[in-house]
Amino acid sequence: MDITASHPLALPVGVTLDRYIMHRQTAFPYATGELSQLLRDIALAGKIIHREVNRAGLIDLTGGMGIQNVQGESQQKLDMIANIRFKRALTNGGEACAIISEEEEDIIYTGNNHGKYVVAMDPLDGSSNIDVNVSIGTIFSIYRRVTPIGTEPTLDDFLQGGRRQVAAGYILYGSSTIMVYTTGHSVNGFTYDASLGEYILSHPDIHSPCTGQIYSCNDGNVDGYEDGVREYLTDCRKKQYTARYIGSLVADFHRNLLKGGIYLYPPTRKSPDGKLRLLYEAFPLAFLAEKAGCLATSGRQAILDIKPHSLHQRTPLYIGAPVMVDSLVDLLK
Ligand SMILES: O=P(O)(O)OC[C@H]1O[C@](O)(COP(=O)(O)O)[C@@H](O)[C@@H]1O
Ligand SMILES: [Mg+2]
Ligand SMILES: [Mg+2]
Repeated sequence: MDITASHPLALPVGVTLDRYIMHRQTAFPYATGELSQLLRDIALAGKIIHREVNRAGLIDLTGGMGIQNVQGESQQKLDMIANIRFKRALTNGGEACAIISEEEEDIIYTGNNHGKYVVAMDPLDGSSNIDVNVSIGTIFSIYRRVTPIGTEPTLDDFLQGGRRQVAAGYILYGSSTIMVYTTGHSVNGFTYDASLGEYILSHPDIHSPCTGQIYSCNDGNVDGYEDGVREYLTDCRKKQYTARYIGSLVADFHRNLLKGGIYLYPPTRKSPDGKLRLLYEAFPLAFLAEKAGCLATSGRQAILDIKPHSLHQRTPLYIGAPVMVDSLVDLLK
């Protein structure tokens, strides 16, 4: 049952996330509260990261760890802190039986084998922007496990495919901190009020414009893009669209979601399969995007139709306003 803003069960702007989650649960008579609790655990970890991000410069949390993560990228201190905080919140919460993270090669077992859910996460997205005070985020994706409850979770629990997500979203640590998520119905945004310690419903039932005038890509890679992409970008310039690229996927996605636009991370010479990770960047944002009326594609197929084969596989990503994504896909054909 979809509770859009006009639905009699809809809640007004200003309610807290906790109240909203409880209320939504009543719409599902068979709901037992575990997913609600898991969403609260993620929101809690988000509050802690909000605090760490805000004072990173004061407590020596900027800079690298001098080590590389499984992606071969230098791990930032805040990447590691965020990873630890989310693992701890999900383990203590008890609802997640296993986690995968951008920062760790293998499945993280929480020890809660009675947990019904698994979580895929990018603890801190936009790592290159951490030290320069530019918006960064957290991305999460939740599946109901397919392995029997009580047993040790396996790879199968994570490789179910994007359309099997039961919830997905992100937390954006920007000029304000906002949590945007969906449980497969409407998409809602909750702004964090640190003075109350509460997330407050500020963006109910987000529907993205069907087209826009903003395009987001790393122009420095253009020479390595395939013809169709370069043709599309030339077209955007001819139409005098606005180029906006923060370099944090969550932040670029959030802006385009609200204003209408397209984010492109095509295959490049450096990353022939694209840079972004399917399970904890592309799948969750594609799930959320489709619920808000957007499209997400690899250029060859809808992101949510990609059959995953490994935890950290990458994919090209074109995501945003349907009219803009469709015209790009036409050029890639
Ligand atoms: O510097 P590039 O190549 O443009 O890549 C930027 C992209 O890479 C990312 O930083 C990858 O995510 P992480 O920071 O989580 O590794 C995206 O947030 C961003 O859109
Ligand atoms: Mg990322
Ligand atoms: Mg990251």
